[in-house]
Amino acid sequence: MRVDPSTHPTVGTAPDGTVLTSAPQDTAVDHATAAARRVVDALLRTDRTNANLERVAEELNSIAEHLEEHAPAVAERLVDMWAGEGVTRHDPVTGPENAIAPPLVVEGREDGSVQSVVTLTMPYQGPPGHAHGGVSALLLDHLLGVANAWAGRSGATAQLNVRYHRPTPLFEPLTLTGRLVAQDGRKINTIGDIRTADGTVCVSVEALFVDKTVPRPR
Ligand SMILES: CCCCC/C=C\C/C=C\C/C=C\C/C=C\CCCC(=O)SCCNC(=O)CCNC(=O)[C@H](O)C(C)(C)COP(=O)(O)OP(=O)(O)OC[C@H]1O[C@@H](n2cnc3c(N)ncnc32)[C@H](O)[C@@H]1OP(=O)(O)O
Repeated sequence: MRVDPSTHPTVGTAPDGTVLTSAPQDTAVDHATAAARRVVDALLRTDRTNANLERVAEELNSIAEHLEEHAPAVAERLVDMWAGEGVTRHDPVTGPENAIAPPLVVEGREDGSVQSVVTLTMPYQGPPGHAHGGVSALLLDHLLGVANAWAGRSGATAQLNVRYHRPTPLFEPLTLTGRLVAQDGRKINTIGDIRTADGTVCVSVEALFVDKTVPRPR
């Protein structure tokens, strides 16, 4: 599928540095989600014995009950989520409305690549002080999807080959880069990596995407 340049910015039609993801906005839902993200991080950092966690559990459950009371049926919510221009606000990588997302903000570059700088913290930990390998794969899989869109294509991941070169540190800025490198009919090859600030490659990926339209819920 060709991405429609009138609804999705693509290289050559949009300027260098175009933000391709839904950047966090000054809205109640983005504020609430950022607070939830902060809670997840703080729960991992807080003193296990002195933080009055029974009371914390009660308060958090009361918030969850309030949100559930106001939740429409799943089918209805899915239609709502997928309405509009289609750049997702709810995905687990870039979604400002998803507390699981770091969230990544991805920019398109005029050389055809996309880039995002992120600092990962405790919730994404695998080996001590370092990112979980599955998290790195998740972030790159999604970033490559955005790279395809910037290059004017879209597809589902058919293969994701991940090479872990060295542990990926938490608590310091990481640069994620992706680019579409080849196309053959419906098959799209896209590569990417995660580097530390000094340019050291921690993780690199090569992926095959296959152009296939998944219908939006309606
Ligand atoms: C997802 C896009 C959303 C819409 C985008 C619109 C705008 C974009 C704007 C912003 C977007 C931002 C981000 C997008 C974000 C991220 C991307 C998320 C990616 C995912 O999170 S996505 C979920 C995980 N992903 C799946 O859930 C796939 C499950 N799977 C299938 O749905 C099928 O399996 C499929 C479709 C892969 C293929 O099925 P199919 O029937 O359509 O195609 P078919 O089998 O005919 O293959 C055709 C040719 O590809 C070769 N081929 C196929 N599969 C291969 C493989 N694995 N290895 C090697 N070669 C393979 C064949 O060998 C043949 O090659 P040849 O033509 O040369 O013979």
